[in-house]
Amino acid sequence: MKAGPEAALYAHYAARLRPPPEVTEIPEARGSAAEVRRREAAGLLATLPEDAVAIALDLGGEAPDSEAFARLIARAEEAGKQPFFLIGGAEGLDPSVTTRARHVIALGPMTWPHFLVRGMLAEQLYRAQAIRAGHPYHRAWRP
Ligand SMILES: C[S@@+](CC[C@H](N)C(=O)[O-])C[C@H]1O[C@@H](n2cnc3c(N)ncnc32)[C@H](O)[C@@H]1O
Repeated sequence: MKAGPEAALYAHYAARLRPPPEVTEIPEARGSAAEVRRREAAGLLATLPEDAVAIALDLGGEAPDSEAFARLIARAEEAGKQPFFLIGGAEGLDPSVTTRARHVIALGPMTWPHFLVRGMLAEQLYRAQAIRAGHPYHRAWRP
């Protein structure tokens, strides 16, 4: 990701996460949309350890609220696993990625650019951390 507002957004929240997140970027593939998805999927899946808890970010996924997202992360970590989040490129994620993922999550029904999704995900991870710590960053008040 080039320096710019999206990188700054991600860095702002990533700096607050414990343990600090690691990012692996897959080179943008070329070809038809389906080829791009397949090639990028091969790159994404190759980054995953065999027993990884993979969580795909995809418009076709479920949209948990922040508390449910925090519980999902907590379950993975309590099982001794750091979750791996998979974000697609401009053509989206190949079905082989969403099939491999243990959870497929949508950040609502609107389509966002993947660089923004990285920052939005980091914010939700920080919120999940705050929820689990009882930190007032997350001001839950709705019944
Ligand atoms: C520009 S979007 C790809 C759009 C593609 N046409 C599709 O339908 O997936 C790039 C990536 O950002 C992520 N993304 C974008 N909007 C999202 C949303 N509302 N919820 C979850 N992930 C999203 C997904 O990982 C997606 O593959």
